[in-house]
Amino acid sequence: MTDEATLIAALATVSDAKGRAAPPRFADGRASLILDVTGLDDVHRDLLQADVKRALLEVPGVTSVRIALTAERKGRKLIAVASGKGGVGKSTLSANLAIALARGGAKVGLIDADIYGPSQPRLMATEGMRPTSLNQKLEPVPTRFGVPMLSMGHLVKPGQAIAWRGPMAGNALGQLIDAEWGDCELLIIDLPPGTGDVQLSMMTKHKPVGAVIVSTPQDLALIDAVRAIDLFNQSGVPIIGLVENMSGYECPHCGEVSDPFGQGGAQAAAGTMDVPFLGRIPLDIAIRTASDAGDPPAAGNSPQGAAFTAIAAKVAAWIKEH
Ligand SMILES: Nc1ncnc2c1ncn2[C@@H]1O[C@H](COP(=O)(O)OP(=O)(O)OP(=O)(O)O)[C@@H](O)[C@H]1O
Repeated sequence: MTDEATLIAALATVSDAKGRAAPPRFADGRASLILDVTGLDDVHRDLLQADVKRALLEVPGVTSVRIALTAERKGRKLIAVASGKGGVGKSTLSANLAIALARGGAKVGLIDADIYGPSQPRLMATEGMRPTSLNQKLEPVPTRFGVPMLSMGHLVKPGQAIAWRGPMAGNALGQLIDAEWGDCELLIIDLPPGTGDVQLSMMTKHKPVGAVIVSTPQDLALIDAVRAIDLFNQSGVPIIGLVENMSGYECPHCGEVSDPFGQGGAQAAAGTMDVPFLGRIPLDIAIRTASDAGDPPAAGNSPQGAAFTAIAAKVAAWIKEH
């Protein structure tokens, strides 16, 4: 006779089901159970489901199997990386921050929401790749840094000007955020510079848990950074902190450090505005060449990478507390 103990024994032969299957019920030839598929991608989920079904059907008396799938929807945290003006290194920081957080053990995805000038495909060496879609959702493109990503640059032809405004820009962001991110617990979002449509959509529809603001040390960049911080403040999004990029230039020949854009401006501004200062990244040709070559410094063990890793550690500590 078929009883639940026999079904549990059959289930025990499927090692991947351990800890995921609730004890099966049996009535009128039908075995039914709840299977927790949290964290599994579609392929593994289907395989597990098939294995469980096969094992239970082998039990004498079982003529059909009904499996109800559940998955804990983990609260996925969105972290915005923003700047007041363009060209200050926001994309460079986003890519390296995502990689450094992933190296620290987090499951991280990267979104290039800079729909007007997407640069993440180059930085993350995924140029020319196209995301597929599943159940009308985009599937992120894998990278060799263990950080899946999506960029508008994957959806439009290279060099094609993206002149979307208002709702279209907001919808594009929505598509990237609502993609099949699997078990990613963190999404780093590289926002376009300034305080435009995408930022607005981000605040109203996809509120991030916090924002990292990037600035160079010059006054002008800092004035714009203050504007960006204001926007987050008004929307109730906490500022994780301010990063000073292109801070101090070390001559690769003589080692002398000069400050083409000054130094310490962002730290002082952070103090004035009472936001945390996360650290500085030097102006270093090695950062530019590595980035252009799709080899972000945070993926290696260079001193340039260490600057990003230190900032990522502070961000990780902040996330842990929020
Ligand atoms: N610390 C640095 N040292 C040297 N070069 C850097 C540094 N940070 C960024 N760069 C270079 O500066 C340029 C602009 O950087 P990046 O694209 O990250 O800026 P951005 O703020 O995202 O710009 P945009 O607004 O165009 O998206 C890139 O060529 C990048 O490699």
